[in-house]
Amino acid sequence: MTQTTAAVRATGLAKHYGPAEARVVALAGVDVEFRRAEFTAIMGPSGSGKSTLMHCVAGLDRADEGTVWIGDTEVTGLRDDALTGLRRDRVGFVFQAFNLLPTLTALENITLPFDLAGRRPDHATVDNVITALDLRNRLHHRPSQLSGGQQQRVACARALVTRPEVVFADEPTGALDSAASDELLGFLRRSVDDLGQTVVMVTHEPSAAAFADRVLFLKDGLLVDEVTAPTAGRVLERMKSFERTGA
Ligand SMILES: Nc1ncnc2c1ncn2[C@@H]1O[C@H](COP(=O)(O)OP(=O)(O)OP(=O)(O)O)[C@@H](O)[C@H]1O
Repeated sequence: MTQTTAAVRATGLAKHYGPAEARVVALAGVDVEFRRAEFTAIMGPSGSGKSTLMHCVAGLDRADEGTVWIGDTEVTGLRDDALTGLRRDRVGFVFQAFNLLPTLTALENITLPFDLAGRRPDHATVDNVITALDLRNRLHHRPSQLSGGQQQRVACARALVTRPEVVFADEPTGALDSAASDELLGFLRRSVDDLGQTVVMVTHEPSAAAFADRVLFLKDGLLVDEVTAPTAGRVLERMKSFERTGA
């Protein structure tokens, strides 16, 4: 079976941790679709399964049950070597902790995905991303010589230079001040609007979720709600309503 409408799709995703007598349900049967050229935020209380969901759909972790598709590829059917190739070639990642290689310059970090794949960098795309992220005068600095916001912009550039089918961002602004957060989120927003990038982001911040097109809410390993065209105020209200009702 093939499917082409969604950038990423998952059905019946379930994942548990621990032994049977002390089983933790991280995902309890999630059906989800991330549409192309859309910016989706995933929110929910601590422990609700956000990171597990992202890791399972991105091919960083394996679910116990369910099926994941990235484009026409069934990720859940791939062997480890094919999964490594898919993560390298078709998916971009941005993590809270930046995860840059300390001995490489900013430019070397940005072009690392091409080195890993044994491919020549696509200079036009690299150049456009460097300009868009305002990194031109920092290219020969090492991560330790960059601010947190600059390091995260380098990580974002690295995630985008291969023009991946989807960028997964796990709390990308968790370590940034509000000005640097807004800059980074504004860039992710423009990558969706101007380049047709698909972005999926886990966040705790209503103000960050407001940059997305759609916010999905997880609770106890299940998707329980959705807000489209979010504002920080509406997202906050919705979060409070879960707390009030225990929904
Ligand atoms: N490696 C693991 N071993 C055991 N339990 C785990 C493991 N990873 C996650 N869990 C449990 O699975 C559940 C979901 O965790 P997950 O990290 O996906 O939640 P989250 O919503 O991302 O939380 P947070 O917002 O605190 O990062 C939690 O109860 C967590 O304790």
